[in-house]
Amino acid sequence: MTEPPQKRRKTSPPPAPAQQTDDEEVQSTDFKLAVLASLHPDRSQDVLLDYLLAYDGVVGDVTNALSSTSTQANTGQKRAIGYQSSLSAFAIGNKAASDVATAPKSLTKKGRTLHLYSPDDVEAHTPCSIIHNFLSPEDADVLLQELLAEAGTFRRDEFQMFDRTVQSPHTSKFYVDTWEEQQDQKTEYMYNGGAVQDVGKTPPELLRVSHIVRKTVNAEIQRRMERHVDSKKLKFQSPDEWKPNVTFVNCYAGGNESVGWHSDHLTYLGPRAVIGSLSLGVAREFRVRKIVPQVDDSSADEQGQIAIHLPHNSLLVMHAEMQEEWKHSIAPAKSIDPHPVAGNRRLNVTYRCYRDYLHPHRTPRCKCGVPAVLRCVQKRAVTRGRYMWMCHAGFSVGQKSCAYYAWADFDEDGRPPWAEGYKGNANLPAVETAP
Ligand SMILES: O=C(O)CCC(=O)C(=O)O
Ligand SMILES: [Fe+2]
Repeated sequence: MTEPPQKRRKTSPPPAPAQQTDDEEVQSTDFKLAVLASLHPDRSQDVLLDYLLAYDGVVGDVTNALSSTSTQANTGQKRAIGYQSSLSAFAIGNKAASDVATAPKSLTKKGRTLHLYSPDDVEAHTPCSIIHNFLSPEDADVLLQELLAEAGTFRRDEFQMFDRTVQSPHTSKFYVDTWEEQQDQKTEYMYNGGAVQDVGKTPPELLRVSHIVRKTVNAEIQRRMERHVDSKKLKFQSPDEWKPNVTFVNCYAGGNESVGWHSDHLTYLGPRAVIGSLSLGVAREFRVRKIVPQVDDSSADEQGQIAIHLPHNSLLVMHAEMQEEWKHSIAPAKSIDPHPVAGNRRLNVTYRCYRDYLHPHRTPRCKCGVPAVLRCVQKRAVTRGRYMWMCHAGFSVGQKSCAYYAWADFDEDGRPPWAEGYKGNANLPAVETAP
């Protein structure tokens, strides 16, 4: 890591009192989710939860709304096996791929996977950028060796899917840079409702490389911003320098290991987060798909999948557009090319920047007394893009949710009211109702 996170201000005011739901909801969110899951087995838990919040917890209204939209198309589950194609196959008529790149919206197709290999195509068609041959070959090998030695101790995460406890289909480990941060992670920070006990101290190469990643990611953020209207950052995106201070390392041992569709948790990263993701060892496909609020015939193609090829020693930057509006996954691979050093394994390092003002001592707590999780409404058109704090327990093993939620207040730079320099709420309600 480049430098320790800033010291937390102990004098900051507590978070504003949060809106709470009534007891009826407290007792029954899990039950309602289970009912909805049985009525709409093709919908993911995230989607059901978004809808449940949007319709004030009224199961009947949710099920009517879900039944009136097409089903399988917007779930990401039970997808038809993707028709595989290269970028040029998406060109219309005799047009070359380079002509089509000026109209990226028309490129994805429902039920197909668009495969991207070149940095220019990734830049044009996804919220990511990629740098091939990021480290020198020697440095990449040294880091790979270091991580392979660590990977033997990696564990599978456990999470709750309704009434089942599911193990993640790959192993991982979490690293911070100092002993103090290790203690803090073990006692204060919550992931899926519990503290992580297996927190490592960042090993030397991983730390050294984070300095290089920091420089590159900041340059990429600036470059990417030039694509925006008036070359401005996004609303809620932090204007501060991106300083990686925590690292998640994933190991995929063989083509069967994967990670399912998800957006990364924003609780400690804040809105419009940027993540640097380094790939080492076996090349795999990183899939992304846009979250389309209401899927109808005219918008169905927008949510087609895109596969970004991630070779050994490539740095993928997930930009500020990514987590709120797209989902990503590592799909199982039918076959892989073994890597001379890693064999059948792919190591992935995500460098992330935790914000001191989102330390769990400072964020709202739910009625269970546990730091709330930060979520962004992704599906419901009328409140899409709005942030809320909610009870962690809906995402945790064997825990009952208290159904707490409160709209999150952030200024235009993504700072909450208790952060230094807060400029006033820019996350204003679109409607005066529940999410
Ligand atoms: O392995 C990868 O490239 C992605 C990992 C990922 O999405 C995550 O750790 O959140
Ligand atoms: Fe992720």
